[in-house]
Amino acid sequence: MKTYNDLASDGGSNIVEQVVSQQQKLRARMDKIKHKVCLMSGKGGVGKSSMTANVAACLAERGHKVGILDADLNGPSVAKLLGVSNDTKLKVDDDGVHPGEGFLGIKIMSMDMLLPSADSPVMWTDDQSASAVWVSTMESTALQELLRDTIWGELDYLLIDMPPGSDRIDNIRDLMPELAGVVEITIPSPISQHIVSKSITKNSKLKVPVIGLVENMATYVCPHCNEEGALFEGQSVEALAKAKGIPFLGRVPFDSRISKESEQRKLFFSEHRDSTTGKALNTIVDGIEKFIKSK
Ligand SMILES: Nc1ncnc2c1ncn2[C@@H]1O[C@H](COP(=O)(O)OP(=O)(O)OP(=O)(O)O)[C@@H](O)[C@H]1O
Repeated sequence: MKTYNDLASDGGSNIVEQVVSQQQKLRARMDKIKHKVCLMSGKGGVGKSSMTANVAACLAERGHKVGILDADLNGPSVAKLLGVSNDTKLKVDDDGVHPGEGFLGIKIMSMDMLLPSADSPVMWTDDQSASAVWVSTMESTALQELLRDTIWGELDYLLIDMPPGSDRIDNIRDLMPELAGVVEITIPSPISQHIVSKSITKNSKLKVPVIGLVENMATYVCPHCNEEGALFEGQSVEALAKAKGIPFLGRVPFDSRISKESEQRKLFFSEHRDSTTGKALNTIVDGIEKFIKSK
């Protein structure tokens, strides 16, 4: 049984020391990574993971050491895009867990790699009555562990593929106050622009730098007549960037090869860097690097 003195302190578990040591470990890991960049939107399905994987490929081809943290804990997909499957054997040692290594040596850590099988969902508990607050706390803890316990090593860039919604950015910013900034992604549809607009406003309020706005699935090139046309109705995304006072990083057309080749576990950018879409991705990475160099 605990004595009064145990209870008055921390019960003998050295909780304070444990927390301090975990914070120091996280800091030591993060200090070896030069630039941390989140790719986010607020809206789901607009191409965050596809953009993260292809921006990573472009940065790696430019000679940078790149890692990706899949912060989409409940719908992880970016590891698969990089060719790191769920059955990859993770190497664990006293210092932590070694990340998976995808195309072009891109390091990746994702919940997907920790699930028992490829079709296992992420279930935080079997308890049906678990509160949303409890689940959210579990998610924050998991995010911290993925960052802290992964042996990232020295990296030039850590890209963070954010989940839909704007709530996790608070978490990320607390874990890495030195975050270089966020790249916001939207498709041209009015509803997507409406949501991304809120995400940009939130980031400004939190004083999280916004590197710029990307318009994904901007146009569609007809494979038959080669004519380029709008895919969605809506106000120009460039105008939204201007209204928000943030840089417009560029527009990526709808290109069916992006999803086709992802499924075949090849990275689109490396296969098609000279295509219209490949060049558009290059322009976006130019914008990201310009922002980083200006800091
Ligand atoms: N420019 C594009 N052209 C064609 N298909 C695209 C393009 N961008 C993304 N896609 C496809 O759209 C689908 C959604 O993309 P993706 O998974 O990258 O979005 P997401 O924003 O990460 O989604 P979520 O966060 O909701 O999981 C995927 O099938 C992807 O291959």
